[in-house]
Amino acid sequence: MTVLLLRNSQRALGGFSRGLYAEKWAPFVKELAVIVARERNNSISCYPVVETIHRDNICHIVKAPANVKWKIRERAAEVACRAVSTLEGAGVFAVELFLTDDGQILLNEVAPRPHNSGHHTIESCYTSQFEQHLRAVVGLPLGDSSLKTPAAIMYNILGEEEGEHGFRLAHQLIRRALTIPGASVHWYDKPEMRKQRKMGHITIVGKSLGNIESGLATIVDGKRLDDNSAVTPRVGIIMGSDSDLPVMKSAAEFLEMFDVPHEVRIVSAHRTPELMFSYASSAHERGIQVIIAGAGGAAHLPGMVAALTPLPVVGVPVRASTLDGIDSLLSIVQMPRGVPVATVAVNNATNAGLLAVRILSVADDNLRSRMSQYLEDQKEMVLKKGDKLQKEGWKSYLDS
Ligand SMILES: Nc1cncn1[C@@H]1O[C@H](COP(=O)(O)O)[C@@H](O)[C@H]1O
Repeated sequence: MTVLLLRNSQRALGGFSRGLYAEKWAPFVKELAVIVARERNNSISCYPVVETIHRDNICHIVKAPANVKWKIRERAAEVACRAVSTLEGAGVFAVELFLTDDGQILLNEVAPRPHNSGHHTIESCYTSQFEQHLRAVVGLPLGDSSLKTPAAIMYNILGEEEGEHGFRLAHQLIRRALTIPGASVHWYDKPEMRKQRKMGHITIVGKSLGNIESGLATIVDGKRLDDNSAVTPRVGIIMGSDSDLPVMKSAAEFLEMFDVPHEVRIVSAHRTPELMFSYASSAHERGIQVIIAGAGGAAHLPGMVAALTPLPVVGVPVRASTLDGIDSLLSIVQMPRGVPVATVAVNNATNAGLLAVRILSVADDNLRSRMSQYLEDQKEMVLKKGDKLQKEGWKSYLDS
């Protein structure tokens, strides 16, 4: 009966050949979007998959990259590219997608133009969606569409109130945005302020989404950013007990020497397993880039943390009161394949700090050159000592 009705109404409307389409409610858990650029010769370049968050059906926040599993990102990019390749025309296309509970990607809409979900690319990508659009349309080679910053958030400035009062509120927001590192304000200079109207946008770029989100909260909630909260720790030093601190402090001292922001916490795999779970699984979202974990005895902390985080973990075997630290060393170093822990010597938290600096320096020129300087200084110090020993002889060297 239903089928018959549908068929009749389809016929009455002129049939599918006229371009009819049917819609149904999609039970999505997140909305994703992808800007896809297409050259005149049909080759395609895909921007990173972003998450779009809507308020009253208006795009409010865009997070780049989308905080979803890698497989989901791959699937979303593939659906977006396939959708655009079935269309004609050169330029950028915005593909809006739904992510369902069971990990399916559904195609929602394709807009054949630069789009609000791609505004972040002005600051966050090597080629903005606007430049890419022009390149594609006039037949120039496409630019690099990848992110040049680890993460970005775009926040639409929507009219809160009509008229003057609305302008004042928007300007207060902009004022706060100007105090946030990595934030850029785009004001569209529209003559009239209306509720829910897009009046401009703010893009914040930074080291991680978690890091940027705290900046955004400051802009939106109006809380002042104090100096302590402005510095996001890059290294997390954790240890099973405060009795490990006299050993673990060396890691903190060396990070301090290299001006690497870090935090120090007590987290025990056995005494506070829930805390260990939440610390390890959320560390990367807070902007932590390396974890140094020290423990003694049945030292399961570094290994368990490595199992819960994609970040590099450096393990420090702490010498406990018995067995001379061999127990800690073996507990940390003998990890199963697939879950690595970079284990340093027993009680050698200094090397853990230095290794963390070296890991960070891969993408940080300044740190790398400071590390080279440290090696030079170390060499000079040893050579000086060698000279002194040779000049003075070992007996007076020991006495001095
Ligand atoms: N393995 C382990 C799990 N929770 C704490 N520890 C370790 O137990 C040792 C002794 O801890 P405490 O001094 O608190 O008894 C410390 O080295 C600490 O890392």
